[in-house]
Amino acid sequence: MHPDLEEVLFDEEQIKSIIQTLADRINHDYKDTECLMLVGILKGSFIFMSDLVRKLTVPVRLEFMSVSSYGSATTSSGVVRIDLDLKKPIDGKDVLIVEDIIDTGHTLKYLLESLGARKPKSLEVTTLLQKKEALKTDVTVKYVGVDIPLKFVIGYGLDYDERYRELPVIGVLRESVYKK
Ligand SMILES: Oc1ncnc2cn[nH]c12
Ligand SMILES: [Mg+2]
Repeated sequence: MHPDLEEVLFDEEQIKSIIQTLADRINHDYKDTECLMLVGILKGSFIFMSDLVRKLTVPVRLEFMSVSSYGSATTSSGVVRIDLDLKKPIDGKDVLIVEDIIDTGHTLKYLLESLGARKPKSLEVTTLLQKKEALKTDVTVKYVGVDIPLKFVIGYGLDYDERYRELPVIGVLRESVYKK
């Protein structure tokens, strides 16, 4: 186990199972879609999106966005800026935002307002992880992989200060790493 991990919450097999359950639901719900546009929110969603999309049986298009949310490295304040926007219109499309983790929900609320204004046929969200008790907004996420406790997690795309994204598991970061 990585020395900066306090505990592993989900190992590779558990992550695979969570993703398959999400894919089964999405495949069922979008079975009649002409094309499902997945919008991955970089950087954190890149591994989740890669594994999820390969379990989908519906026609998909892959797009990416990047946003900056302002606050400390372990919390977000709610101020959001779009750094990388979609290159193509989404009007009339079935759109599914793909996130790694929903914490306060500020970033997601901003994304839903921004993409919702572009008149998609449908707009839903899937997130691998959600910290239900941390939610500070009224966003609803239709496809949640798993709810987690109020701990700072890393791995499988999730970072602290751009580190640990490469870890194959999802675990809790030792406080000693960020409370020096
Ligand atoms: O626990 C967490 N780990 C990594 N990134 C984020 C963002 N919000 N919450 C996080
Ligand atoms: Mg994210």
